[in-house]
Amino acid sequence: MNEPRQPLISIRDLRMKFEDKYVLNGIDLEVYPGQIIGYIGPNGAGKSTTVKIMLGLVDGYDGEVRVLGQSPKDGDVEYKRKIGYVPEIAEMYDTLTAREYLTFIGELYGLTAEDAERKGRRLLEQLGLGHVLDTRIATYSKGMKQKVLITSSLLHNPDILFLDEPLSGLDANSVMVIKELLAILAANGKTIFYSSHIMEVVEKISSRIILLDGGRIVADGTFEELKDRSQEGSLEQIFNQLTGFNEHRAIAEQFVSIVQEV
Ligand SMILES: Nc1ncnc2c1ncn2[C@@H]1O[C@H](COP(=O)(O)OP(=O)(O)OP(=O)(O)O)[C@@H](O)[C@H]1O
Repeated sequence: MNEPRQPLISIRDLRMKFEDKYVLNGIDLEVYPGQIIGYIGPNGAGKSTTVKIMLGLVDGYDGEVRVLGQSPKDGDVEYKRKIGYVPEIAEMYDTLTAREYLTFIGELYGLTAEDAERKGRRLLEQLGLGHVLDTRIATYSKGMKQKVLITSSLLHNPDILFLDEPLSGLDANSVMVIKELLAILAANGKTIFYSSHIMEVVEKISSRIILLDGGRIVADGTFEELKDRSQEGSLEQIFNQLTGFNEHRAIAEQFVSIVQEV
């Protein structure tokens, strides 16, 4: 592949342990502008930990991490203004209305209140939420909250977008809009780091798929490359093969038989 020379994200021998147990066991990774990285792996593989380290939300790691040329260890770093983040479980200020919330988040990212309010309103109108701008977020459905979160992560036009299970709760039409907008953002040079368990979506949107297992990268390539290497047809099958999992039927049968014991 003809990559530009400067990676936006560069990780060397990243290790992280919690209570003497290594969760990340030597991650090496370079990410380039315009890539949509599908970051996948079994529960507990260390995906969120990697992302939180890059965002400067988790410290105490060994190895080198650089995002837009800066290290999260350097403290209050400029790169944080150039990244957006949609967390898997968000603490939203849901006593606020969407208009108030987006204005607040926009201001945190350095926009004026007027610009944040106007941009947030116009973006939410695009996602069909114009009629609930002044309703408290606490009353929103899960999908509506998710649209507000996605919008808030993009208000400041970030260069890198980190998304953790961003489509949860969204209806089929909204999923199509978000998938398209991620593709357009990437085509415009934005970099997207996308973590999800929905393999069909990861397979379709990612320009590069990284599979983490046991705190290590066990596969890294385009979907086509992973397919050729593993001789499997779908990303779900590749995932099962590379993580050595073929017991779904046995586990399901065992589970049901326990359920039916009474
Ligand atoms: N603050 C913490 N303290 C102790 N252990 C932690 C902490 N954060 C994460 N872990 C552990 O690190 C491991 C990796 O967690 P992480 O959340 O990164 O996994 P993940 O790949 O994102 O999983 P999932 O797919 O379930 O979201 C898990 O065993 C988790 O229990």
